[in-house]
Amino acid sequence: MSKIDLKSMSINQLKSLYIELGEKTFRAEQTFKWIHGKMIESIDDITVLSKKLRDKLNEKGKITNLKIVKRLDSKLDGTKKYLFALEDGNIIESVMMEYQHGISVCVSTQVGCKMGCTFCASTKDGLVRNLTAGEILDQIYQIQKDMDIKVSNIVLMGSGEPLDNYDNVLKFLEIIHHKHGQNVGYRHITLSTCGIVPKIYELAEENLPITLSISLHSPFQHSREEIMPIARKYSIKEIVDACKYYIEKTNRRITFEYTLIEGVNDSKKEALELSHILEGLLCHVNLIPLNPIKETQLSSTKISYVEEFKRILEKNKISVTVRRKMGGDINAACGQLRRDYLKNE
Ligand SMILES: C[S@@+](CC[C@H](N)C(=O)[O-])C[C@H]1O[C@@H](n2cnc3c(N)ncnc32)[C@H](O)[C@@H]1O
Ligand code: SF4
Repeated sequence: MSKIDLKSMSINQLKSLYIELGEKTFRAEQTFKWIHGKMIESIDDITVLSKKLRDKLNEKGKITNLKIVKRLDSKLDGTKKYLFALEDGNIIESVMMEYQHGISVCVSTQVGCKMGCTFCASTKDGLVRNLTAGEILDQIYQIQKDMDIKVSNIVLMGSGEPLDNYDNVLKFLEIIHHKHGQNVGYRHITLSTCGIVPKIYELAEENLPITLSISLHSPFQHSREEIMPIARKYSIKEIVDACKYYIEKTNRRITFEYTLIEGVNDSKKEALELSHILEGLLCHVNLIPLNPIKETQLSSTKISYVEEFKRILEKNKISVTVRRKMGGDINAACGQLRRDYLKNE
């Protein structure tokens, strides 16, 4: 029988485990503090527990750890890209970025992705599997230990679709926010989705004050369908309605990600229609010049067009910024580093 991963367990789940083992439940909080507060890597390191109890735990459980396979350091701005090996040999990537207001980490939520967006390297080999809560958490723990830093902001914008791995992502959010763990405020966490409408409603019911970010990329149904196959399942209107509900429930401003692709979604017509569909919505738009990938011919919108697109949104009273490019010298697009590594190995 395979062992259970203690890193993926909430305090309540650890309590149930201790009851099952015939032990006192206060051990659950101690165990949680050592795994998520101190970020220890093996059951034997939880020295607050007796040797006998650790042996008993070792029979049932384990602690999942990622291994750093590679780290690329930007000489421009301190951005670091990590390739991690999971225990089953799969490879994932994460990014650490330094900002004035703190350190931000972009984590992956799946190995690959099944959504098939044309411009995204993460999906080119499809979905391999979901990450467990422990594997999402450990991207942050390993980076903190490697760099001797404390992460202040987390974005779920690495490879994978977080709402396609809903339960594990929710468990991740609970644990990373917990006061006995890393205690990261929900307001410092952003979850980005391609727009899985029923899950947006479900997330709204959780009423967590995280920032929800929607990858929109086109205000027109037909052209969105061309670049994001998921659009065939959920229309833009359904997404906007779900966003309205989310705002009503959580009182949080929504972010819309808009990757600008030359000749595809970057004309004045698109900027005007985007302004129209977002009119009156509590939201912010992030414009992201495409980071071209080898697998497609798509290229990035010229910066003067990006500025023009921004001006049109501003004129229509839409709050907007152009996402600053981080780590320009190591800036493989999301999922590209992993693909290149797998090809060369
Ligand atoms: C990799 S996705 C992960 C989260 C989620 N699956 C989503 O689509 O929002 C995070 C963001 O990166 C963007 N992205 C993916 N490939 C890109 C590329 N080549 N250039 C610029 N942005 C890209 C996506 O559109 C999305 O807004
Ligand atoms: S952009 Fe997001 S949803 Fe689309 S393929 Fe990439 S990771 Fe998946």
